[in-house]
Amino acid sequence: MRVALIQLAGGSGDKKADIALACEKIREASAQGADIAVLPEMFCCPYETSAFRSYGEAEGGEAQAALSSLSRELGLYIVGGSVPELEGDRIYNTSYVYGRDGVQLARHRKVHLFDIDVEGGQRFMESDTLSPGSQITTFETEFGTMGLCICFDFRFEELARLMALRGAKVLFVPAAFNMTTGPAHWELMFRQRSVDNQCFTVGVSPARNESASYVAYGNSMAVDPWGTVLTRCGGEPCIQYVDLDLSRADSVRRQLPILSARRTDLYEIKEV
Ligand SMILES: NC(=O)CC(=O)C(=O)O
Repeated sequence: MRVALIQLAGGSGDKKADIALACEKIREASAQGADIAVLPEMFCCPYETSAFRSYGEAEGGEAQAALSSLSRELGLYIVGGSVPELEGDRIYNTSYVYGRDGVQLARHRKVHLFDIDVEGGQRFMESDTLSPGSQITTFETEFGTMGLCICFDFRFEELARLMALRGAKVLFVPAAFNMTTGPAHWELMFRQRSVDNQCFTVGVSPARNESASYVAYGNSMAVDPWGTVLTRCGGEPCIQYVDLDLSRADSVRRQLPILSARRTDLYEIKEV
């Protein structure tokens, strides 16, 4: 299963241009044999709370229509980063996934809103304009079950564990860490979730743009179930390809039985 991590220089302020750029890069990934192309969080919207409504779209909107028709044309899966989704008065940070036939396979609304205020560092309040989702998201492919969450969601280990317990062997995370939290936690978090859940993790960020109001860390990466970093971008726009053999998750789980050795008579994580 070949995955393309598309670290875009998006969020230019021109939504149409950002969508066109994403489509151009997905075509490039398809030509390189990608089965699944993954875009960053808010790939066609500046990552600013004040921008979310004006760049937002309802179900079936412009960005979704473009990705859906491209996945059908190219016959590949697209994990469509995220876009501001408008529903009534509400705005969600939503990731859509399309199958090889262009049909929407999954919709994940970011469950944990990114509200942080780090002394001397990053402040951001998604809850100023966004509403949280309330679903845990997994989806089926011919390769097996996949998990999906967005950026800050991935800091919550229970969510990752629940996706793994549903059978996910790859967790896809469109994301946009920043220059405060990225150097401190990004790699650590992807390796940690991979080791804990003995699965692959794939995080895709926007490229770093020093003149943006929110400077994304970049460093899109894929990690294997042993915690090894398989591929990693820098700060620049780029596409990295990684070939994942999902039987590696079974093999690691057999050799080091973490998931199966849980003492569910003593403790349990379960969906409510
Ligand atoms: N942008 C996010 O949702 C999360 C993030 O940047 C962080 O957790 O750090």
